[in-house]
Amino acid sequence: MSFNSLCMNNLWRSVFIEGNIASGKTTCLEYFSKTSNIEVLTEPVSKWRNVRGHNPLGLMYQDPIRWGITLQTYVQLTMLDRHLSTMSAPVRMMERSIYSAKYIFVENLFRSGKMPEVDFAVLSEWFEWITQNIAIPVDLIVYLQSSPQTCHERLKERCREEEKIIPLEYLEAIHQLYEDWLIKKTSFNVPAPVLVIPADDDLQKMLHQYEENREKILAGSNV
Ligand SMILES: Nc1ncnc2c1ncn2[C@@H]1O[C@H](COP(=O)(O)OP(=O)(O)O)[C@@H](O)[C@H]1O
Ligand SMILES: O=c1ccn([C@H]2C[C@H](O)[C@@H](COP(=O)(O)O)O2)c(=O)[nH]1
Repeated sequence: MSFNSLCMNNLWRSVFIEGNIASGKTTCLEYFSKTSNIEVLTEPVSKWRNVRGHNPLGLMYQDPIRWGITLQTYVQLTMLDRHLSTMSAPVRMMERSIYSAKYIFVENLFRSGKMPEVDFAVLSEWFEWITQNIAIPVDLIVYLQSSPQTCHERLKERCREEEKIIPLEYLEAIHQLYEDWLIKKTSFNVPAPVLVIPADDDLQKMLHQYEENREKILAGSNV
C-alpha cells in the first residue's frame, strides 16, 4: 500500500527507531522529518538532563548504583507519555521506546551489577503493569545496526558532556542486548516486525539506505 493511500485510508502507523547510543537514530529522524505527513518524536533527553533543575542522566553515569533507578523511573514515565500522546500525522516515527528502556538499559544496569535487585524488582513490576494494562501502539521496529566501535567514534564526536566517561565496553554490552532482543530474538518479547538497517556507513550512504527503505518504513510493505 502506498504512502498516499495509507493517509487516505486513515491507517495510522507507529514506528520505533532503535539502536545503540550514537548509532544515528536522531540523524535518521531528522531526515524523515522533512517528509510531510510524518510526526517525528525524538527521545526526551533534555528532560532526562534537567528535571526541575536536576540531571538524572548525568547522575546515573557518575554513580549508576545510586541513581540508575532514578533515571530509569523517569525514562519510563517520559517514554510512556510519548507513546500515549495524540498522533498529529498518519505516521509516527519515535526514537526508542519503553521496551528498549527496560530490555536494554535497565537490563544492562542489573546484569552488570550496577542496579540493586530491589530497584530492578520495583522497575520490573512497574513495567509489567504498564505493558499489561496500557496498549502501546507499534507497527514496525527499525533497528539501526551499528558496531560498538562506530558508535564510540560518533559518541566522542558528538561530545555530550554526561557521556564523556562511556567506555567502549558499555556500548558493547548495549549492542549485545540489542542483538539478543531484535536479531536473535532470544531474550524478550519483540512487539512488532523488525527492519534491520546496517548503520556503519557514512552519512551519504545512510541517506541512500533510508530512501531505499522509505516505502517499507512508512507503508509497511514486505518487511
Ligand atoms: N552515518 C554517519 N556517519 C558519520 N557520523 C554520523 C552518521 N550518522 C550520525 N552521525 C553523527 O554521529 C553522532 C551521533 O548521531 P545521532 O544521530 O545523534 O545518534 P543517536 O541519536 O543514535 O544517539 C552525531 O554527531 C551525528 O552527527
Ligand atoms: O533507557 C535509557 C535510554 C537512554 N539512556 C541514555 C543513553 C544515552 O546516554 C542517552 C540518549 O541516548 P541516545 O542513544 O544518544 O539517543 O540516554 C539511558 O541511560 N537509559
